[in-house]
Amino acid sequence: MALYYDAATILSPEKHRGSLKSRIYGSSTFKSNPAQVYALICETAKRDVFLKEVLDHVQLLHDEPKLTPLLALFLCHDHFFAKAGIAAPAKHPLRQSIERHKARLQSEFTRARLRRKCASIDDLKSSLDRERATHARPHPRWARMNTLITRDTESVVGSIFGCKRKRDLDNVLNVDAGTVSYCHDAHVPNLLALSPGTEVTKNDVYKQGELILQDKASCFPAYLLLGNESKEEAGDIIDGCAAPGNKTTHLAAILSEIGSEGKIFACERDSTRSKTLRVMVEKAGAGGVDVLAKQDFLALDPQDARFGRVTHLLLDPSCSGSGILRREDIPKLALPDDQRTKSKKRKRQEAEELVSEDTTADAQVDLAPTEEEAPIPTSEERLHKLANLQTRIVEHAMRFPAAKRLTYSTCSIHEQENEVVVSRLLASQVAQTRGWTVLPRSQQIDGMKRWRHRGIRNKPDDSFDGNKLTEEELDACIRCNPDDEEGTMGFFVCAFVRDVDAKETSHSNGSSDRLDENDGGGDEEGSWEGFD
Ligand SMILES: C[S@@+](CC[C@H](N)C(=O)[O-])C[C@H]1O[C@@H](n2cnc3c(N)ncnc32)[C@H](O)[C@@H]1O
Repeated sequence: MALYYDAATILSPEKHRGSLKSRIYGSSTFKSNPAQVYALICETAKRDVFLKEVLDHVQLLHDEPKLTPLLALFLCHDHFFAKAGIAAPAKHPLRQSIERHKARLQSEFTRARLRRKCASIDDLKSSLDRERATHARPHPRWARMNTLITRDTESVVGSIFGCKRKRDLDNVLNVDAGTVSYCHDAHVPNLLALSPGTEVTKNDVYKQGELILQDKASCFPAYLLLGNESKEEAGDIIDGCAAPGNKTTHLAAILSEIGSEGKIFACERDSTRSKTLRVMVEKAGAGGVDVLAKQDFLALDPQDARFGRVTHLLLDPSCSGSGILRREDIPKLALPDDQRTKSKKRKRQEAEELVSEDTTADAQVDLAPTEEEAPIPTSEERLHKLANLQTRIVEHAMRFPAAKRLTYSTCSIHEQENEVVVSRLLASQVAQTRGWTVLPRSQQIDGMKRWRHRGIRNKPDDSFDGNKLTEEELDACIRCNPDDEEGTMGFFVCAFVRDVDAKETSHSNGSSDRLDENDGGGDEEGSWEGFD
């Protein structure tokens, strides 16, 4: 029955991005009624944990090899909760795959209901609604005022959105549903927190590039890199992994605010994303940006005369994306366990179902470019390969002759891609020879100094890949957690600095430079380099 297949397709991250409604109503290939698909997904999301419990007890997937976990969840939802039951003819194989197990399903359903002390189906529905409400933490919509185009924040937000200014984030998050309000962020200048779900992309201020949708965490790198640099200190800048360009345009705005005439080289390897980068740079009015399209940063020659004045670099390479928030309206369903023998293709399909989500809460992909793709569960081996690539990219940045400050960032929550990479970088030959160290918290721009969440150490520091950072170095690292009261995505950033006047040493400990040749640069790594 098309309804169930269409609903499952909608939650696949492979071809579809954007809000739930835009995915459904924007699809030309669906056979079913969009309103029904939308209702099925939303209603199933309210009861997924309960339905998974029932399906796992019955072990339905074991007996029904043709059902995927998602299909089983949708069908079971309608079997129990839809007035007319499963929307398919009585003889349809999908409907039969559930109704064959009617008696067992019913008895597990009743047990699960009684475990929740619900006397009736209506009681059960209310109880599941309450359960869901306690788990959902609202996230603001973060929007950066693009000072390249406008500096009049109050008039843009006040008059165009017609919304009320609040004292702080708590006040913005706790307004009545449907009321739009905003506050200025306490850490990053020109950043606004708008009430969850505020529609921005249809507004002229967004269309004209005055307002850029960008998670608060994603504003940290450019601010940390340039926020407390003077016009004299900032020369040219390289953004090594730039598309779609949120951080590039932020860099351009800060450069212009400090009165620098330095130029920005925005380097992007992927051809489609290079086009997006160009569009974003133009829309943001970032005139001083030179887009290096389809350019691998690792292939840039640091000795090239073009880069002789590059003093600052921002490195935001591909990562596991484990800190990416789901869009609030794209549900991540709790799926029934599937213990069947899995073919490679099937494993992949299920991995996709597991992560059937879009990217950051502020990523209205149909209109606004996203920084990252949806995350996929990442094995230790994958993380290791990503960390190798991330390390190589920053090591390459450390080789630019006039470079004196750089930032390394990821939207990952894994220590292996974050503190461990910083630790490896500090131990690398290029860092030691050229005198790169981390920028201590005490020397960071005020907003970053005040940010409470700093580097962590969970992994043993005596392992090959250990996190060997000192307490001071950990304190120099900045973390954002996806599930706390700050309302950001999961993120990590660390700034490195070097004294350009100090003499280079010939020190060599042969650490990660050697390691990368053998371990990080192989073919396999090229086949999967994480999320962008
Ligand atoms: C996390 S995204 C960057 C997001 C971007 N900084 C922003 O704020 O909008 C990583 C980007 O780096 C690009 N990339 C990865 N490795 C690269 C390399 N070696 N050279 C150039 N670009 C690279 C990817 O194609 C992807 O577009």
